[in-house]
Amino acid sequence: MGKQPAAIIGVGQTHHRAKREDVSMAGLCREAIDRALLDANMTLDDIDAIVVGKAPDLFEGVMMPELFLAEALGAAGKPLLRVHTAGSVGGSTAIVASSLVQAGVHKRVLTVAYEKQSESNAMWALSVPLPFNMPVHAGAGGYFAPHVRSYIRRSQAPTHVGAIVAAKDRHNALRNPYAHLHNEGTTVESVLASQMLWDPIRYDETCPSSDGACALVIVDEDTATSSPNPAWIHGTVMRSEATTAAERDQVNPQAGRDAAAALWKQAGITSPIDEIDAAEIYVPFSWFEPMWLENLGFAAEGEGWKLTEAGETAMGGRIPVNCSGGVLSSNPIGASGMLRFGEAALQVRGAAGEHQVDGARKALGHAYGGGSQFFAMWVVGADKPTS
Ligand SMILES: CC(=O)SCCNC(=O)CCNC(=O)[C@H](O)C(C)(C)COP(=O)(O)OP(=O)(O)OC[C@H]1O[C@@H](n2cnc3c(N)ncnc32)[C@H](O)[C@@H]1OP(=O)(O)O
Repeated sequence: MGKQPAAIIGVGQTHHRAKREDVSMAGLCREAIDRALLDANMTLDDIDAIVVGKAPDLFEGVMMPELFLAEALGAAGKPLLRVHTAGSVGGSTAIVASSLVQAGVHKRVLTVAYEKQSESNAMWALSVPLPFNMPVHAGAGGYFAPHVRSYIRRSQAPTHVGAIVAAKDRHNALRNPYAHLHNEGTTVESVLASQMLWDPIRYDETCPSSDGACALVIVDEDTATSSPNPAWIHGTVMRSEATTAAERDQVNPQAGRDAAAALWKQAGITSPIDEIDAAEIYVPFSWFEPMWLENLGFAAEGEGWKLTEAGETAMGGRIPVNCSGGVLSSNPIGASGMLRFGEAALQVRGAAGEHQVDGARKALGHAYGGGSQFFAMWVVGADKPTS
């Protein structure tokens, strides 16, 4: 038996900030959950199961937080499942939740992902000393900077392309009331003038460290059909690869390419750039936009930066990317993948507010994590898939 149809009928997120000192971890999750349930016109009593995700426990120093969070998540008396795939976890958590509906196990699943990074220091938590390596990298920026340098060398991209992405995403975030950064007047010039952190990644080309959460209500066909504007799931894919294998291409990882090819096939898409109306792609450092455009097949290898430079990834372009402001404007790591998935759902439901792409019918949500070793992605659509 194939997968049963499933759809997202509720999307909720918190206001993201550097420090959400006004709420506990449980309160942060409930803020997102309550908004998602309100959107779905449901209460916790209507929910059959809860799937929670967050990035590594060492980010907050709370081991197995699902134990103490169970009651606040509304899971008492219900199945509760935790997912972990590093930074991609928000995406894979949503996919596990949707799988429970598509497999016919549950009809109404609530999924939530969060990170309260202010409770610890994620940058140093990510500065993991590796055996037989010089201890030269600080944080994810230090880890990914050599991959960005490699991309620039391989693609011959002009060095201002990263600044174009940053200025665009910070501009988009001004239209998203939930975004962490609302920096007026960010321009390509101001980004290029900002401090170099991890060469070639500048301060303004870096995501912030955020507190935040996202929640989705995913339901079966009957429940979705009686909802006013469901976002139907057209395809879901996860792929992994080894972290440190010598043959890895970390600029254009095989797992990401394989996942994208499988996703487009599942969703019946033959030309992603022509058929996807809005893309929410996990871009924590600006150069990952052109890198992932290639990895996902929106552009040929070495050509992704040309789409960015030509303005095709801006609102109104051929493939608007991160109209919400993206990870560059809010990065509660564990929640960031689910935010991408949820924002894609909002676009096809016509519910993205001021950052809505006019007439969006199909959208991509994408997440990656670990050392670019975990990928999770989905395509959602305004119409129920035909097969
Ligand atoms: C798969 C992945 O997700 S990989 C990415 C993982 N995440 C990261 O690596 C996080 C990268 N970012 C950082 O490490 C930090 O935000 C830094 C180094 C850029 C800045 O550090 P700090 O200045 O100590 O930031 P801190 O969190 O204390 O925030 C201080 C202020 O700067 C702002 N801020 C933080 N980062 C940025 C940024 N990149 N651009 C603009 N403003 C920023 C905050 O909003 C805060 O403003 P507020 O006081 O008005 O609330």
